[in-house]
This record gives sequence, structure tokens and C-alpha cells, in this order.
Amino acid sequence: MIARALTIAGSDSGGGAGIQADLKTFQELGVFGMTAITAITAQNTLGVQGVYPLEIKALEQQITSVAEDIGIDAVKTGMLFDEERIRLVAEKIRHYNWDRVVVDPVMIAKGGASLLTDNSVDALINDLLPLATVATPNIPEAEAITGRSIKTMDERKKAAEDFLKMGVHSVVIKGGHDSGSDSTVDLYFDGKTYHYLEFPRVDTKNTHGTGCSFASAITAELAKGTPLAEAIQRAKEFIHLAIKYSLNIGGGHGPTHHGALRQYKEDNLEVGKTWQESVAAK
Ligand SMILES: Nc1ncnc2c1ncn2[C@@H]1O[C@H](COP(=O)(O)OP(=O)(O)O)[C@@H](O)[C@H]1O
Ligand SMILES: Cc1ncc(COP(=O)(O)OP(=O)(O)O)c(N)n1
Repeated sequence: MIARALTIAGSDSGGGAGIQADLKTFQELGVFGMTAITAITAQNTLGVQGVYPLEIKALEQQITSVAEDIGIDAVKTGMLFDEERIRLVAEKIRHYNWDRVVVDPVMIAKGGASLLTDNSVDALINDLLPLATVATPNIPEAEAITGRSIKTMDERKKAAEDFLKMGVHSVVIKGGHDSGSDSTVDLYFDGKTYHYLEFPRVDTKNTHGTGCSFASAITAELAKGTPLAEAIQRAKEFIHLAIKYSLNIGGGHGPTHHGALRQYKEDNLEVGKTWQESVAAK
């Protein structure tokens, strides 16, 4: 049977982040994707122009509908908008005993728009994070959740330990925002060992949706039964190629190319070029 993954997240009309990124990632990785939409955003590569939360009953019914008929092998949470929705999602995860749970604690979009209300961090910490197989904060999110300033890798390791104390099974503190270096290092801590996932930094402005796509790639792998450490490694390879061959569309931060890993395997794309340049050169 095909592996089944559910994303509980916001809709990005621009198609680069949110449930759109998650579904594209699930499809690329051979997983059947389902959605429970928390909020609709009017968004493009320039920023977020509007945020419209769906009523709580609509969210509840979407989760119930797919859980009780189709079934869920792994679930990912992204933009949850507020504490009421966080609590509902936590209740559903507990109710269905889901144990492959990726929590991407989305707070602020790259352009600065808030995707989570200010008073929701406590609900994230107390209700949702303890249910996470893996949490995937970026550095600003890890700072907001732990209350630490994170400038060095030592500070990141301390923050990772804080996450484990909050009850998460494991955490990846992503390094995309650590822009002062030639590489991106994501720190994965499983409670015993620190793992450093290091790839060259791609010099591009087209990074819209990187966090969503990375977390949904982990979810897809978990849904297929891939062990967690390997799922994270594969997700890092997936997102690296998606950024390397990112799409230069729109006037701002273009989206990643979710088909890059597949195209790379099929067409042996050239390293260092955008996908369009690489295809054009053939
Ligand atoms: N310019 C880049 N080059 C290579 N990898 C990147 C780049 N920017 C982000 N990443 C990777 O993309 C993933 C998402 O990270 P990040 O951008 O920090 O998340 P978010 O979108 O939540 O802010 C991580 O694996 C990170 O290392
Ligand atoms: C609807 C929606 N959800 C999440 C995000 C944040 O996505 P992320 O992958 O962190 O990428 P950026 O937006 O920060 O580029 C979003 N923008 N919209």
C-alpha cells in the first residue's frame, strides 16, 4: 500500500510554502498526501498580503475526515495560526495515537509577516512539542521557544537540549539563517548524539518555502518507514537540490524546485546552475 502523509498547515497561494510545498514534496517522494488547512494566506514571492484563519470546526472536520477513512502513516504540522488551533491539533494527535509527528513551529515568514499569534508560544511548548518525533525550528524560532540568543554552535546545542527537556523526541535546528558562512549546517540532536548536516550554501535569493519543504520531506520518509536519522539525511539532500535548482519566478524570493531531486536523477543536471539554466544548456 502507498504510504500516506497528512500536512496540517496554512495555504500559500504562491505555491512555494505551506500545504502547497508539502503536497509537492509528498508527491515527489512517492507518498500520498492529504491536507488539513488551518488558514489561507494571500502570498507571493514578495511577501504575505493577507491571512485568513479557517473556523476551528473546519479544521477539526478535515482532520477527522481523512484520519477515519484513509489513515495516516505520518503527520506534519506547519502554520497553526493560534493557540486554539495548536491545542486542537495536539488533541487530535493524541486521540489517533500518531507517533510519526514532524512539528515545524512556523512563526514568521521570510518577509517578516507573522503566521502565529504572539501569545501562542506557550501552547506550542506545553501541548504540541511533547508529541513531536522531531521538531524543525529555524534559528529565530528556536530562540523564541527557548528564550536563548543563538549565535554560536554551542548556543545551538544548548537550545537543542532545551527542546529535549520540553519533551520532543528529537530536534533539528536548521542553519539556513546563519548566513555568515559558506555552508549551511543543520544540527540534529536525538538526545544522545549531535549530528551535523552540512552542505554548501547556495548563493540564491530563491529560498521561499525551504523550511516547509524540508519538514515535509522528513514526514514523507517517515511515512514510508525510513528510520528517523536517515529520513533527516534524505530530506537534507532533497532540500539542497531544491534550493540549488530553485525557480527564479516572481519579483522577490522565488520558490524552491520540488522536482529537482527527480530531475537530477533523470537528467543529471549540472551542479552550480539553476534548473532553467541547466535545462537550457542541454
Ligand atoms: N542558501 C541556502 N543554501 C543551502 N541550503 C539552505 C539555504 N538556505 C536554507 N537552506 C537549508 O534549507 C532548510 C531550511 O532552513 P531554513 O531556511 O533555516 O528554514 P526556514 O525556511 O524555516 O527559515 C535547511 O536544511 C537549511 O540548511
Ligand atoms: C502558509 C505558510 N506556511 C509557512 C510559511 C513559512 O514557510 P518557510 O518554509 O519557513 O519559508 P518562508 O516563507 O520563510 O520563505 C509560509 N510562508 N506560508
